[in-house]
Amino acid sequence: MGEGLQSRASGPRVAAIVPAAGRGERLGGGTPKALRALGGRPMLVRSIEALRRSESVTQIVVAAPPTLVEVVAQLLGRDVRVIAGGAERVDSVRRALRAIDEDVSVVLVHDAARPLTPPALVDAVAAAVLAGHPAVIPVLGLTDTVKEVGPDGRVIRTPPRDRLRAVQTPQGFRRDVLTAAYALQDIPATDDAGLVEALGVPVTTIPGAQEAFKVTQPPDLVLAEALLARCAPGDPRAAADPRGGTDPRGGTDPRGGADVRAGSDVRSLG
Ligand SMILES: Nc1ccn([C@@H]2O[C@H](COP(=O)(O)OP(=O)(O)OP(=O)(O)O)[C@@H](O)[C@H]2O)c(=O)n1
Ligand SMILES: C[C@](O)(CO)[C@H](O)COP(=O)(O)O
Repeated sequence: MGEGLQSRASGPRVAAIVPAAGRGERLGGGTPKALRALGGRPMLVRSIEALRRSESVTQIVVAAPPTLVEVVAQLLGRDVRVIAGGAERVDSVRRALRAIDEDVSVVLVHDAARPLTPPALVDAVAAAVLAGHPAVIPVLGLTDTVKEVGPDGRVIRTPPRDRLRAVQTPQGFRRDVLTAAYALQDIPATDDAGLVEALGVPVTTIPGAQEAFKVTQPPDLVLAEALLARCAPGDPRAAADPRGGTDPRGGTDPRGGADVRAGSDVRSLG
């Protein structure tokens, strides 16, 4: 386990922005996706734990659903800054970027929806930026063939698969580069690196991790639950004890348990 965020004062400051304000419409279920339970703990709590257990992250800023800022702040504890997210993911990240400390030089952007991301991947991305790459993204090769398809449903072309990659988070950036990218307006991009590419800044890839997959649709949640169930007892990722939850610091976590819902008292969950 990494040391506490506050005590990592020496060396470069690395902030992690966690966009968590999405509705989770593709997953369904009513509760905002970041607060859906996975192995007895909210998905967002698991994603934050990966950042806390990394060696490199010194500050965490979460963009929460606007009506749940207080609930999420109580859930995550005082070492995490929680702000209201925006209508789209880019709006949430842009707002969070304004909330990071002045002395931060590297910014990671990490989806709340990737709860099983290994802390080592967080550190690998941060290390690559600190080594001098202005923008770094974790990627995996594809197993399916990908086609470009027109609005009429007809195939336009088949890009060579060996040059395609699926992109994960955390994505890491020099702070000035990400700030400049987010100052651009009306750039269609589905990830943060897409905005940086529009600036003309090179983006470097490093190997991603299978476990860092994004929980987007119902089968993803089933897979995540199954992977957690296979974690050895004592592994901080293990499914929470149904009596109250597994605290990665070794105690009982009253924040474990069911999905968090708007208006619920976080302290009573578990
Ligand atoms: N307005 C938004 C939309 C998304 N996100 C966050 O961006 C990440 C990736 O988004 P995605 O997986 O698409 O989540 P949702 O937007 O919740 O999913 P959906 O599109 O199915 O509603 C998630 O952690 C999500 O909470 C955000 O902070 N603010
Ligand atoms: C940022 C991202 O997770 C990289 O793969 C992805 O593009 C987010 O897309 P979503 O549609 O917001 O889930």
